[in-house]
Amino acid sequence: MTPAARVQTSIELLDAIIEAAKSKGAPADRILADWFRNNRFAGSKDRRAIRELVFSAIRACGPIPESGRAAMLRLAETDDAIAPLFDGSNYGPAQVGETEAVANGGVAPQWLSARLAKSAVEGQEAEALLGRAPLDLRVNTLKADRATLTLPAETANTDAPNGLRLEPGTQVEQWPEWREGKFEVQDTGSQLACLAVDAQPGETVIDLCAGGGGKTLALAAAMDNLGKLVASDTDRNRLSRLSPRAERAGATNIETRLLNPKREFEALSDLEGQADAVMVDAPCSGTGTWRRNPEARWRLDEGELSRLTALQAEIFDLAARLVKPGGRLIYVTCSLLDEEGAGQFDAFLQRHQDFTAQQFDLPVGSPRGNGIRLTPYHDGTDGFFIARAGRS
Ligand SMILES: C[S@@+](CC[C@H](N)C(=O)[O-])C[C@H]1O[C@@H](n2cnc3c(N)ncnc32)[C@H](O)[C@@H]1O
Repeated sequence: MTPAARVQTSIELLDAIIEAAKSKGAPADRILADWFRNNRFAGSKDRRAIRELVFSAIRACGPIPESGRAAMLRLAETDDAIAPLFDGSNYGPAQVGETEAVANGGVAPQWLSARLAKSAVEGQEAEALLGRAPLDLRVNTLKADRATLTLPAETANTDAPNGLRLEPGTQVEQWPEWREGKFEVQDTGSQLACLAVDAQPGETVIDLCAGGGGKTLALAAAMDNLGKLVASDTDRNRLSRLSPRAERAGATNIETRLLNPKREFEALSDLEGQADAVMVDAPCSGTGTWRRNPEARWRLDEGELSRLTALQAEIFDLAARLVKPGGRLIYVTCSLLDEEGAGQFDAFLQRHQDFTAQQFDLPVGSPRGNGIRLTPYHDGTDGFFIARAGRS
């Protein structure tokens, strides 16, 4: 493909991504993967270039752009190589008209930037939300040891005790060490959230919103496969990904439980007041993960944010019922909005006088309310709020 044809293709893909964001359709990654599958003439260099153009254009536009072309023109304002490619050539984009719309820049839609600023995420902190995420691994201590594991590429230790960092884009899933379960791909922030659980061998631990089990596997390793680890979620698809992952990782103490939305407690009632630790890795707006998922900021609106904060409070209250006296509840969210983090945790403490905030140490992060906040700018991790409460 010519460079101009790559730009035109990226514009058309951006149109599809914008439409999908408006209608809550397929995510950008899936739209790209489908296009690549159906257009085999695009070679690996074309695919890489198109992906780079599309995601750079998404990052360049704060609010949802009016069109893919307007988004690309926005990117052209910061990348001098792009404007000359609007040359009207075969398969390339038409020349730029004098009054053509250029999409707005910024970090996020105005209402969302204002909410972030109220949560002290502005300036460089806000811009870093749209940086490039590194590729972090967690060495699986059930099968390997960070000090002795050798991998096919150069790695650096991260702040997490079992963490390694690699060049983004490294195809680690093709390595034999991945197939043997010696490591998992996991952001340092997620690894540190699991550290806050302080799961011990022999304990009863519940990962209430386990999803595909990224954090469950870290908890199983911390427990050395000893004790009871229950992984639950309302999403059957996500939860079903856990078993093969657990098998590869050699995690043998995990029990999965599928929950019915609004009737979550039914599947967990035998665990009422039984758990040493319950982790709530809450469904959230994901403002801390825009480095990986920049178009998420086009999908969020105030109604969705209210729905999420209400759901977080409900899940929090469910989790409280499962913690035994003397046990602990760990609240984690990959959002940097206080209404989903420090504010949500304070409201929980208000509702549940038998819980009090507990201090815990992490190698990085800054205090936020009664918890700890990790940010891409300050800590080089995805954005997280992590808090812990003990039950009397
Ligand atoms: C942030 S994700 C969890 C990610 C996962 N812990 C990991 O490390 O890969 C939040 C999860 O909460 C789940 N969820 C949503 N509503 C829920 C509910 N009412 N009860 C339990 N889980 C719920 C979602 O399906 C989603 O998998």
